[in-house]
Amino acid sequence: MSEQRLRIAIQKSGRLSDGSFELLKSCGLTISRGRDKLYGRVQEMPIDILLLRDDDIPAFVADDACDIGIVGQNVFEEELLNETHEAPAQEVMRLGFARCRLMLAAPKEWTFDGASMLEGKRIATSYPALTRAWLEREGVNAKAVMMKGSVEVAPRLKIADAVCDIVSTGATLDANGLKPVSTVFASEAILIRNQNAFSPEKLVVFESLLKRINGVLTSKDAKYIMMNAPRSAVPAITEFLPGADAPTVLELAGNPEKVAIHAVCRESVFWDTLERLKKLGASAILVLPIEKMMA
Ligand SMILES: Nc1ncnc2c1ncn2[C@@H]1O[C@H](COP(=O)(O)OP(=O)(O)OP(=O)(O)O)[C@@H](O)[C@H]1O
Ligand SMILES: O=P(O)(O)OC[C@H]1O[C@H](OP(=O)(O)OP(=O)(O)O)[C@H](O)[C@@H]1O
Ligand SMILES: [Mg+2]
Repeated sequence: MSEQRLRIAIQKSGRLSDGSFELLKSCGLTISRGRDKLYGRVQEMPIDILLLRDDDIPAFVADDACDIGIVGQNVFEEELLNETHEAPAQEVMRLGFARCRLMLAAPKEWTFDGASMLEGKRIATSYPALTRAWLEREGVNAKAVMMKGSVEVAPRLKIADAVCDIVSTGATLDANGLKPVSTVFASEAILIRNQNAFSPEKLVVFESLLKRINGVLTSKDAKYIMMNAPRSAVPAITEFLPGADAPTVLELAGNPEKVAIHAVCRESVFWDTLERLKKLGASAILVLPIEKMMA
């Protein structure tokens, strides 16, 4: 690995890895993986990829072993609360995938009527610092018991009374006879960076990558929408279009009373959006995906 190449830490395999690879791919990067599968090289830009366990990513970035990384906010905040680094990594931006919640969950048979029910109880978790911070905020005296995995089985094994674990659909909790009772921390994937200034060569690559990531994120829900409408309907349609800047309005050939309206909508366009546009007088409505966007 060269000192001049930007080093990115991403999860080797797990809930973050598909989203991380997809994001880099959408930024136009092709990653060729080394034979050991722990290292990848980007062909289009001077970027190296390190494939790690997600828990190691904040420390690798803080220690300058990598310049930037993609990790869950939950893991990042836990590391910050543990204060293991004098100069920890910094959050750069949210990436909009791997959305989940760190939740307090209790056996289904409990009638949960507030955090005070946890007084004196044992709570199994892989996130003891976030759990303790929440207990402190709630003014509850309970013990966070560290477990690295299979946290949901702890109450059944009588290792703990309740758990504080990652929830997405809630299926894992349900399968283990537990129910979510309170959200401790809402999380999604984030981009983090080392605190030190990058070399001029790395800075160019980093800034170019950030622009591309921003472009990918803004174009994700964006659509290009085209329709015809009576000229008199333009103000109402313009006001209604979701997340659109001023649209382009073009007169239709041979019909000065009718126009074509073209606009970029930055928010989702649903079927009921189209139905509403029709009611406002629009016809021949086309909604097209946007592949790339840069301000
Ligand atoms: N069910 C889920 N839905 C969405 N995001 C999730 C889900 N579970 C976890 N995540 C997010 O993805 C991150 C990685 O989760 P994963 O289960 O792959 O971790 P892990 O088993 O600790 O992986 P590793 O082997 O890299 O240590 C979590 O820290 C969280 O931010
Ligand atoms: O609410 P749900 O949709 O059920 O998702 C929550 C589960 O997902 C994650 O585990 P994962 O399935 O990634 O396996 P792991 O325990 O091996 O990390 C997390 O640790 C929870 O156990
Ligand atoms: Mg992990």
